[in-house]
Amino acid sequence: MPGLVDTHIHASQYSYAGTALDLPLLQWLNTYTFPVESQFKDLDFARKVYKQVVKRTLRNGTTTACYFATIHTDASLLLGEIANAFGQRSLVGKVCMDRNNSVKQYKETLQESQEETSRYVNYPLVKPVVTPRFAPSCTGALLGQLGAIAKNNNLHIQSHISENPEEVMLVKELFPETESYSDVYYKYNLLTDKTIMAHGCYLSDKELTLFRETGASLSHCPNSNISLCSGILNVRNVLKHNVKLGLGTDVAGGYSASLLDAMRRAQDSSKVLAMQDPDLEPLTFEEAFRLATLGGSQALSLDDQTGNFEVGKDFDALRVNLLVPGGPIDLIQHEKPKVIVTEIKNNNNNKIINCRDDRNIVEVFVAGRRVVPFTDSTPE
Ligand SMILES: Nc1nc2[nH]cnc2c(=O)[nH]1
Ligand SMILES: [Zn+2]
Repeated sequence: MPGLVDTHIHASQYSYAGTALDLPLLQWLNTYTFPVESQFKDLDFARKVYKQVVKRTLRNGTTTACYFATIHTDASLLLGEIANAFGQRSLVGKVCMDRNNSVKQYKETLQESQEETSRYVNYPLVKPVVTPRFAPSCTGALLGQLGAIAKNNNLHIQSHISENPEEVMLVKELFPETESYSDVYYKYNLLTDKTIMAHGCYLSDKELTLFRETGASLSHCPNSNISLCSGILNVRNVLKHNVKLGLGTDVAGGYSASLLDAMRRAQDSSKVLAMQDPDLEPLTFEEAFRLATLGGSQALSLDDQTGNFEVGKDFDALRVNLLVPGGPIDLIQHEKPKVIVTEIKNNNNNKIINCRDDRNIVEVFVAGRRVVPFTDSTPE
């Protein structure tokens, strides 16, 4: 089957994934996230965590990952180097933030943020992404400069938007002259056809229309949205507005680094909304599968290279063995399946989403190179 695309993951938060989910977003950032991220000044610590997250996501079939690092440029460059060495297709973002009232040492000046963002490297599979953390962490001046850097260098852009009600209110207070949260990013040239924004749970129809018109996309991160009690994205409405959409794990707001988990949570979340509104059609497993593959590649504007097995694209693929010895699946009264799954079409294939885990992913290929299982030539 095609490789999986994680459109939103914080590599720097991997060390505490699975813990610290007892506070809502803004308090969670101040209490857990900023203190941990500030430790990435230490390159030895950064190397340890970044190697682990690249290996763990690859083993889970993530052939493309769109990463947030931290404000530290050297550590962010190291993440790019590690992803490149392990052969994972990725976008790597040095986080930019010149506002932080709670953990005062974890921020930059406007000038530092601008200069450091220009220190990026391009590998064939690893690209830079301009990364304002989110509007509350950035002054308007910084957002404007980052919009200009992205425009002048034709770079990808990533950030967060409308994840939690308190955050939306804070943005209104901080940017009173703007019409909406989306309008803040739009005004600073940060909504482009190479932009991906995480969450968007509280976007209005008008804002979704702005996304469609600018070509900006959304990353749906259902595990995080539930774990931090942020909200539930109405995926059906996003699709109805023809906004490009992918799935994200949003580690460590989301506790799982697996896109299989994201597919399941996307369906669960959609079913919860459908229970409350009988007119709403829940997401099918075919749709969840598509969001985790082709949808993600479109959302990252990488669908000319990856996302499915169309002729001309790179070979990003997983070899899945449903019956791997010691694995999690029992197939009863079925022939041993031997298929190339380009899209999910029948209920037997749905076991691939609902019952599988990384034990079933026996080989992973990125751009034709086998990257899992790890070999002697894989970096330590
Ligand atoms: N989930 C999540 N939302 C954010 N909004 C701003 N920063 C973050 C972050 O690190 N995680
Ligand atoms: Zn995030």
